[in-house]
Amino acid sequence: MSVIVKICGLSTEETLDAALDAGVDMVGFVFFPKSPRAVSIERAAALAARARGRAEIVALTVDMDDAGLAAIVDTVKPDWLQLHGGESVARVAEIRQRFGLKVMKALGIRSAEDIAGVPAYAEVADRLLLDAKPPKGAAHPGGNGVTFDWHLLDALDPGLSYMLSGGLDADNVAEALALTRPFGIDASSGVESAPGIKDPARIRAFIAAIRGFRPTADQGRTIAGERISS
Ligand SMILES: O=C(O)c1ccccc1N[C@@H]1O[C@H](COP(=O)(O)O)[C@@H](O)[C@H]1O
Repeated sequence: MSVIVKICGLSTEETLDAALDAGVDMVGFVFFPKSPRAVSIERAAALAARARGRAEIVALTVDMDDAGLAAIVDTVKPDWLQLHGGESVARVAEIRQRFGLKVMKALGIRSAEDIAGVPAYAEVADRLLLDAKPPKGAAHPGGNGVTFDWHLLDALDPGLSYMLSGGLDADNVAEALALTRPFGIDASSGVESAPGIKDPARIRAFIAAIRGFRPTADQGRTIAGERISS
C-alpha cells in the first residue's frame, strides 16, 4: 500500500488544481482565524465542490464548539473533521458521534511523554495525525513548519496507524519516510512560497518525492493499515 498524501491550507483554485492534478489524496481547508491559511466557509465550500470525487475533503478546526462545527459540516460537507486543538479523548468521541463524520485527531509531539498519550486517542479517532508541537509562543497549534525527532515514533505500537506532519517538504520527506512508517503524509508550510501562499511547483515536487520514495531492503519498512474505531 502506498503512502497517502494530504495538502493542507489550500485557498485558491490554482493551487487546489495543482494538488489534485499531482494526485493528492486529501485536501485540507483551515478554519482557524489566526492562520494565514484561514478560509471562510463559503470559500471552502466552493473549493470543496471543485475537489469532490478527486480527493477527500478535510475541515481543520481548533477547539471549535458544536455550532461552529455544524456550520462547516452543513455548508462545506467535508469527508473528515481534523481536530487540531487540545480536544480531549471524550470530546473527540463526542464530535465523531454527533456529526457522523470521520475524525482525524492531531497530536503534538516533542518528547517521549507525548508519545505516551497517543494510544488513548487511537481508541476514539478514525485517524491520528502526529505533528510537531508548536514552538513556545506560536500563534497557532500547527502549520508552523517545524519538524520533531522522528525517532520518538519508534516507541509506538507497530500496529498503530498514523499520518505524519510537521515541517515536511520535498527535501526532507524521504528521510522522514525512511525513519517512520506513516499511513500518510501531511504538509502545509513546506509547499508554500510565503506563509499562506501555496506554490504549485512545491506541491508537485512534494508529491513526487513521496511517490518516488523507495525504502531500502534493510529498512524492512511496513505501513500500518487504518485502524477504524467502532
Ligand atoms: O496550517 C495551519 O495554518 C494550521 C493552523 C492551525 C492548526 C493546524 C494547522 N496546520 C496543520 O499543521 C500541519 C503541519 O503544518 P506544517 O507542514 O508544519 O506547516 C499541517 O499539515 C496542517 O494539518
